[in-house]
Amino acid sequence: MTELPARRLLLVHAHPDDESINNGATMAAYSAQGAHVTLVTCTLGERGEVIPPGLAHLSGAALGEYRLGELTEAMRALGVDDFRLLGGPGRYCDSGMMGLPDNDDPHCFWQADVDEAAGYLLDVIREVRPQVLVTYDENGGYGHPDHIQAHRVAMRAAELAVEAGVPIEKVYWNRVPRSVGEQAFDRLRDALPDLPFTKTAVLDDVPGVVDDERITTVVDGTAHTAAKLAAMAAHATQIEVSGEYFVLSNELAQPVFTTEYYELVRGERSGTPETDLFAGIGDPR
Ligand SMILES: CC(=O)N[C@H]1[C@@H](O[C@@H]2[C@H](O)[C@H](O)[C@@H](O)[C@H](O)[C@H]2O)O[C@H](CO)[C@@H](O)[C@@H]1O
Ligand SMILES: [Zn+2]
Repeated sequence: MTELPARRLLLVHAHPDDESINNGATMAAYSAQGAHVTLVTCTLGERGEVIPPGLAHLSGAALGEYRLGELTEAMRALGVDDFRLLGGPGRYCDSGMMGLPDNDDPHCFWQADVDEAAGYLLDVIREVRPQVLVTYDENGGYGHPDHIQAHRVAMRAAELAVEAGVPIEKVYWNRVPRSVGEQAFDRLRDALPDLPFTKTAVLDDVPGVVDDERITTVVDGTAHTAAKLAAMAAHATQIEVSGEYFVLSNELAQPVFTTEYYELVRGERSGTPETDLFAGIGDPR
């Protein structure tokens, strides 16, 4: 087996598109620096809405298959070649938005046994031995069942990794500092007349918004803006991009963040703020 690069980052996401929205610039930056970036996606988003009218016929497994193709294209844009589905293709399906009958589908991720799903993730951790793990907060960023479950599975796998002797040194949650979000939405409202969008979301629609004090780490990915925008645009069933703004199928415009923010929740902080997810990690072998 070829030896992996010294620095190894693992990201756990719920659906194809979350990785590009939350961490596209970070993933592109670390890939470009020669770190090994591994993405684990927990479902194929089979219950998503579809934006382009020409693709509106896609649903269920066919939509899932199509979104896997979008994910592949997005990873090409970010320079990431290690991306996997938790438990293998089709193991868990999209659970739908919170409160829908879809949540009761026995095959959906929301119904997964957390320890079993964490075991699948531990298999990846044993193989890759990441020093850094990125996932969502306990609310999944915005309360979607698959996002909440991705958090639970990732955090459980991090616990199991300690017991298995392959501990992950640093665990981060995706965040957006409130002041940065407010300024970005001010710019969006000024730009809206020149965009193909008519309405904006509100800041609290953005996953992971917290008071600035909770931000521990700031990754400046602005050099990778084009890659992040291309990756988001690759998820065309879910995202429409215009300039540095985007809408999901709800047609509510949001800003694209190319400086990406994190809260360190496990491990030693090394800097105020840290500017590198691997800050303070010794010889990474
Ligand atoms: C970004 C994200 O997590 N998207 C999920 C989400 O999709 C949203 C959902 O369809 C909602 O009803 C729309 O208003 C919103 O615009 C969508 O982004 O939930 C989907 C179903 O679980 C999921 O497939 C999609 O990836
Ligand atoms: Zn999602």
